[in-house]
Amino acid sequence: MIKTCNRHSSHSLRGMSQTTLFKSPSSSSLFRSTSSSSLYIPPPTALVRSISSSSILSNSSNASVTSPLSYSTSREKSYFAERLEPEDLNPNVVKAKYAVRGAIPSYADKLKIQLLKHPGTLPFESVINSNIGNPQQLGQKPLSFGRQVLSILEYPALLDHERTLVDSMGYAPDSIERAKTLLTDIGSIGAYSNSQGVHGIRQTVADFITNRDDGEVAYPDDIFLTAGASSAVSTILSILCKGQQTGVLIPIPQYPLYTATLTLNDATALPYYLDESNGWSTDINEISKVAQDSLEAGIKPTCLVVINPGNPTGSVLTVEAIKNVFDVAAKYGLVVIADEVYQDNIFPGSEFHSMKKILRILQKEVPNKYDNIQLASLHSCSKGLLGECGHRGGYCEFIGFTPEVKQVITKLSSISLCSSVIGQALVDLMCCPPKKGEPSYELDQHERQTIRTNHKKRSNKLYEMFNSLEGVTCQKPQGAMYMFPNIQLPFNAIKMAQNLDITPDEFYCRELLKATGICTVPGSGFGQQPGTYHVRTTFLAPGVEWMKRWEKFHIEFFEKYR
Ligand SMILES: Cc1ncc(COP(=O)(O)O)c(C=O)c1O
Repeated sequence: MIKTCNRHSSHSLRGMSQTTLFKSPSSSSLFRSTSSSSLYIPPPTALVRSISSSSILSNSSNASVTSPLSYSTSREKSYFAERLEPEDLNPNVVKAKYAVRGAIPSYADKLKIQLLKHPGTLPFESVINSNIGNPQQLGQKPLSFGRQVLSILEYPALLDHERTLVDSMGYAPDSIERAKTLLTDIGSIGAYSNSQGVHGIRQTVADFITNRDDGEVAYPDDIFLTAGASSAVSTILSILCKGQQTGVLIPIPQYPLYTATLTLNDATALPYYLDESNGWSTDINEISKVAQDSLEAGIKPTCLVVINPGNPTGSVLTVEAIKNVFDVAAKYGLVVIADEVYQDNIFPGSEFHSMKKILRILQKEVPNKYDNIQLASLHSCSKGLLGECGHRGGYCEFIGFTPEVKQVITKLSSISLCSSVIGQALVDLMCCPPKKGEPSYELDQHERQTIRTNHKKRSNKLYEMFNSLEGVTCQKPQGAMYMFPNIQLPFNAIKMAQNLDITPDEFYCRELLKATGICTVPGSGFGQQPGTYHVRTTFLAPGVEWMKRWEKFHIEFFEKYR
C-alpha cells in the first residue's frame, strides 16, 4: 500500500466533515446524571449485520448464497460485524460535556482551516482563540530559564558544550546547574518515574508550599505530581465518587472540567451559585443549604470544590470566605478540592490566600473542630506566568487524608505509571524560579513583568470596553485570565436562538465568531442563573485591535436584533 502525506497534499481537506456545526446541547442534563440505570445493557440490535451487496456476493467463493439471512452457511463471507454506534459506548462518556472545547471552538477550528486553504474568504484574517486559557497559543513567550533547563534535560549531551551554551547561545550558568541537579534527581526523562513523582521535585514543591504558607510545613509524601490539574481532579473524583448517591458541591459558574468529570463518574453535581452582584463571591448560606438539601434528598454531600482565583469569574476569595467554606466542610465532612491553579495570576489590590494556610490557622485557633478536614490543593504549570499548558505539569497536595486513603491514591496513580517527566521537571522550575543574585534572575524578572503588564493592560481595556457596551455588565476581575460579562440579549436574538435550537448565549458567540474570528464560550457551558446570559473570554490575545472588532460586532448585533 502506498502511503501519502495528506498534510501536504492539495486534497488534504477533502475528508472534512460537513456536519451541522451548532447542534444544541441538552441543557437539562448539565448538573445531574440522567441515566436511569448505572448498568448499561446494549440494545438488542444484531451485533452482526448482513450485507446484500452483489459485489460482495460475486467475490465470494460461496456465490450461490442468495439470502442475506442465511447466517449459518455464509457467516464468513456475507456478514460483517457492525461498527460501534454511540449507544454502544460508555453512556457517561457520551453524556459528558466540555464547553471550552465544544461546538464553538470546533467551528473555530474549521474556520482556521478554511483560512489556511482559502485565504480571504472570511471577514477576518485569523481566528483568535479566546475560549481557553492557553497563553502560548496566543503568542506568550515561554520563560527563558525554564526552556534552557528543559532543553538540557531533553538532550543531556549539550552538557559536553557548556562553554558554547553560555558564550554563544545565551544559556545562563544557573540554568545549566539546575539541569544537572534535575538530571541527578530524575535520571533520564525518557524513563518512567515513581508514580507519585520524582522525590527531589516533590521536595521542591513542599519547600515552595512551606514558604508560601508562612512556614506551615508541607511534606513531599503529601505531594503527587500530576499531568496538569486536570488529571489530579480526575484522580480525586474517581476515588471519591461511588455513583449517583455521591454529591459534589461545585460553584456555578464553574470550570466545566468538574461537571464533565462528575458525569464520567456518574456522580451528582450539587451546584452552589456564586453571587454575581457581589463580585462573584461565595455565599456561605447558599453552600450550607445545598449541602443540607442534598442530605435530605438522600444524596451524600461528599466533596466541595472551590476555584480560587475563579475561572470563569476572576474573583479572589477573602480569608473570611475561606474560613466559612471550612466551617461547612467540617460540619458535613466534605473533602475540599482547592483548585488554586491561578494563584500566581493576581491583580494589584487583591491578595491570594491559600486554603492550606487558612486551614492551619483555623486548626490552631479552634482545637478539634477542623482536625478531620481533608483538603486536596491543586496547582499547575499551565497558568501563572509560565503558561506551559502543553507540558502537562502540575501537583496536588493531599492534606489530612488517612494513610490508607493515600495508598489508594498512590495505587490509582500507579495505574497510569507516572505523569510526564518533563512536566514534573517544569513543576520544579515553577516552584523554584531563579532567585535574586543568580545569573538568570534579572532576565526572568523582566520576562515575568512583561507578562504581568500585558495581562493587566488587556484586562483593563476589555473590562472598560464591556462596561461601555449596551446591555453588558462585567465584574472587575481580581485574578485569573478571564472575564465573564453578563449580556442582556435583545428579544429578537433570543427568539432567533430558539428557532435555531441553540441557547441565546451560544447564538451570540456563534455570530461573534462568524463576524470577527473571536472564539469564546457561551456562559451556559459554565452554568449561570436561569434567564441570564454570559460569555466567557480570556484577555490573553495580543493587542487591542480584536477588542475593537468585538465592539463593532456588538453594536451591530444589538441594532439587528433589538
Ligand atoms: C480552574 C481550572 N482548573 C484546572 C484547569 C486545568 O488545567 P491543567 O492544564 O493544569 O490541566 C484549568 C484550565 O483552564 C482551570 O481553569
